[in-house]
Amino acid sequence: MNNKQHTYAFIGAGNMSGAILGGMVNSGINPDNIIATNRTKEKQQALHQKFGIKTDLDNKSAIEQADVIILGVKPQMMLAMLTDLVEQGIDFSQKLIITVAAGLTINRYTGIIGNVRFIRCMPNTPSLVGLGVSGLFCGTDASKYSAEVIEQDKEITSVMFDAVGKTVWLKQESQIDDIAAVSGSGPAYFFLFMQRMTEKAVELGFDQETADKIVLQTALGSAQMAAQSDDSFEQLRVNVTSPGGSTAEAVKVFNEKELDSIVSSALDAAVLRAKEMSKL
Ligand SMILES: NC(=O)C1=CN([C@@H]2O[C@H](COP(=O)(O)OP(=O)(O)OC[C@H]3O[C@@H](n4cnc5c(N)ncnc54)[C@H](OP(=O)(O)O)[C@@H]3O)[C@@H](O)[C@H]2O)C=CC1
Ligand SMILES: O=C(O)[C@@H]1CCC=N1
Repeated sequence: MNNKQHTYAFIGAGNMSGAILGGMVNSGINPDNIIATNRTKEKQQALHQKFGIKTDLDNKSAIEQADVIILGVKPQMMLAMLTDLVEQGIDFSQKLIITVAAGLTINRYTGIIGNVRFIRCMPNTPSLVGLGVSGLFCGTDASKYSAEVIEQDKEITSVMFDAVGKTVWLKQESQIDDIAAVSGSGPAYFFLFMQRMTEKAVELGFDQETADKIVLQTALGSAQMAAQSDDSFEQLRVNVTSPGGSTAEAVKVFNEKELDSIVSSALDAAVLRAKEMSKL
C-alpha cells in the first residue's frame, strides 16, 4: 500500500500535531497531502511556513478533504468539538479516525460520531525529529468491519507513525494510559532532569551556555550510547560508577532519596490522571 496516497487532516495543530506532521514531512510524506486546522491562525501559518502543509481554519472543510483524520485537540475540548461537527452534518463513516488525546476512551467518541474506524495513538513530541515512540491501539469494532479493513487501517497508521519514530501496537486500550505515563510524558521527565542538572551546573560556576552544552551532550551521548549498546541501562550505569569514586556518591544520594519510589509514584499519578480524564 502506498501511504502517500492518503490525505491527512490534523484537527488541532498544536504541539503534538505539529510534531507528528513535521516528522511526516521530514520523512518524505508529501505536504500537499496534509491539512492542519487550528482554532487560531498563527500556529497554522507557522506550520505552513515551516513544512509547506495546507491549512484550513474550518474543521468541517478539512475533514471533508481527507480520508485519515487525526484528532489533536486537548481531551477537555474533544467531545464538544466533535458534537459540534456532527451537528454541522459531518459524516465520519468513511474516515479512519486517529486520536492522540490522552484519557478519552473509544466509547466516548463512538457515543458522538458513531461506531466508525478508530485508532487510539499515544505519541510523544520527539516525533518531530523522527525519534518519537507511539503506542497504538486499534479500537475498530471487529463485528462491523472486516479483518481486511482493520488490517489496512493498522498499516496506514503504522506507516504514518513509523515515519516519525518507533511504534508499539497494544493489545488492550488501558495500556494507552500506561504508555502515556512512560513515553508520552517521558520527554517532560528527561527535560525536567536536564533543567535541574543545568541549574546546578550554573550554581557550580559554569555560564548558562556552557551548562546547556554539557548537559545536552551528556543526555544525547547517553541515549545514543544506550541505543548502540547491548548492555542494560543498569550495566551502562555501573560502567560509569567506579567503586569508591564520585559517581557512586551521587548515586548513593539518589538511592537514599528513593529515586525508584519517586519515579514509581510519578508514573502512577500520570496513569491515574489519564483514567480520570477518561471520565471528563
Ligand atoms: N504534548 C504532548 O507531548 C502529547 C500530547 N498528547 C495529546 O495531544 C493532544 C494535543 O496536545 P498538545 O498538542 O500538547 O496541545 P496544544 O494545546 O498544543 O494543541 C491543541 C491545539 O488544538 C487547537 N484547538 C482547540 N480547539 C480546537 C478546535 N475546536 N478546532 C481546531 N483546533 C482547536 C488549539 O488551538 P489554540 O491554541 O489556537 O487555541 C491548539 O493549538 C492532547 O489531546 C494530548 O492529550 C499526546 C501525547 C503527547
Ligand atoms: O500531559 C498530557 O496529558 C499529554 C499526555 C502525554 C503527554 N502529554
